[in-house]
Amino acid sequence: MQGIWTTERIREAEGRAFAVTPDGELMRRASFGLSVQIADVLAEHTGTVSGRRVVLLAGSGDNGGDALWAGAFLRRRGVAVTAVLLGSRAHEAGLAALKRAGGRVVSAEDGPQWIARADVVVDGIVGISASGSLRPEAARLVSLVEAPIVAVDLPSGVDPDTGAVDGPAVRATRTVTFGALKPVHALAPSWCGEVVLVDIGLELTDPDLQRLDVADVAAAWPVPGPEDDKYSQGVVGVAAGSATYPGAAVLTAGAAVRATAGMVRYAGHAADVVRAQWPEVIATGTVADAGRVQAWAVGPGIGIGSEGRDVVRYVLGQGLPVCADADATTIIAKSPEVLDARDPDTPLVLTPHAGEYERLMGRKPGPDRVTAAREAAKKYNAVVLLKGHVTVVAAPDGRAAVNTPRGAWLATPGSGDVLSGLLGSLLAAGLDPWLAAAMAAHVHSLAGAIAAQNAPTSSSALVHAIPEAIRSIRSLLS
Ligand SMILES: NC(=O)C1=CN([C@@H]2O[C@H](COP(=O)(O)OP(=O)(O)OC[C@H]3O[C@@H](n4cnc5c(N)ncnc54)[C@H](OP(=O)(O)O)[C@@H]3O)[C@@H](O)[C@H]2O)[C@@H](O)CC1
Ligand SMILES: [K+]
Repeated sequence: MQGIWTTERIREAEGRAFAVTPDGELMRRASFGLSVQIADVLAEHTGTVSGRRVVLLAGSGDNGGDALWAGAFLRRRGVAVTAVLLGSRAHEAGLAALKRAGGRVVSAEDGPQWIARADVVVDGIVGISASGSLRPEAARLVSLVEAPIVAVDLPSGVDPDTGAVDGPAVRATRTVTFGALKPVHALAPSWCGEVVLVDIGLELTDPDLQRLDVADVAAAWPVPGPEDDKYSQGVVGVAAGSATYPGAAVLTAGAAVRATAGMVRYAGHAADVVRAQWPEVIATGTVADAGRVQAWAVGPGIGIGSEGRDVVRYVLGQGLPVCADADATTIIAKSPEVLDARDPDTPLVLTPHAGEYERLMGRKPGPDRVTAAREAAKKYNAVVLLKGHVTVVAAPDGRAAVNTPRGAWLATPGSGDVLSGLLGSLLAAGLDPWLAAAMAAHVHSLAGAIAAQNAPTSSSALVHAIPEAIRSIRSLLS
């Protein structure tokens, strides 16, 4: 797992590190690492380092200090460095070092002409002490940049703890961060570009947020052993779709078939269509006739009328893990009494998008999506997978994971149905529901990238890409 820490926790760790390292040492480590990355971006985009032109946008704090010191290091490699000073003051030691190394220093007013000729621009405007979007002077200069931007610690204008952007902000090619990943790096991938972490010796434990590594997913993915049969690996029940809309049933059941080797049972009005598409599925008309399962995936396309409500109430009353998605989420929001059927100790996973979240919570998720997911998890005593470009998975005990996607092709109709089939099958295999949800999100986005190959895709293609996604993840283990 990759750990991610809030800026408050980073500051505490920096405070501890400051106390035991010589003055200026942390910034030296940070800015040296930064200079290596700037040189790398220069080489990548121009083929050389020496003789190239770098412009530093330097704000008034230590973020600007990092940029100025990195500029001094780059001078030693023959780079022409110009610092454009923003704000009322500049980091004194950094400014002196850059000047000593032969760097040029100009005012914001003179910035545009230097920015126009830059090979790389460095965003040292603001770091973890940022609040709000870029101020007008910085915003104007940033809007002129055509060269690749290397952001120092984080792209300025993006909220460090939520990744929210509500005005002008820097869109970086690469973000070089120090000590530990901060929420912005996982929550605002399209603003950060490639994220590089430079170790400066901070000691941090108990991350505030986590992101699954491929290795975590590979290690935890259920694999049949020699003693296993079709029952022992977990039988998943799928209650989805309707006679008019059988697609949701086919996609949800199909994802469950493709995700694990266990058996899949289907219950609902689309039994014939499901059987025709997936002959291995045992399909019946009602949840009561479905037979024994170890978990339920309920909701996609079942409708929000009284019949759907009865289905949701029935599966919640079975004492089994449930993934409640789509219409099941709306039913729970509108008729919370269906939850009375649930034994509070049995796992429940809710998978709302922003609109369903609003129905469940009576308000929009807002810019702080991690807190939003945690609050819903507490309220419903359930794991909440909040869908969005970046998916957040929160558990009632406060654990939170983020899944940073690969591209945006997954925003296609039926994609959520596939996720709920995946998730249901992992619940049936007995996985911890928070881990199951985070793993399902991970495999879902990887399957999306495989299906899309940089072009539009469909949810059917997504289902068929699941084994390839699992194979590529598991190939790490061999
Ligand atoms: N501590 C360490 O160990 C290490 C820290 N390191 C580095 O220090 C960075 C944190 O530095 P920091 O705390 O000095 O503040 P920083 O983020 O530069 O902001 C400065 C000032 O900018 C202002 N400002 C606020 N919002 C703004 C906006 N939207 N647009 C424009 N300006 C805005 C606001 O001042 P104001 O103008 O409001 O008075 C604020 O006080 C960290 O990200 C990392 O790069 C590394 O060297 C490793 C070691
Ligand atoms: K920055």
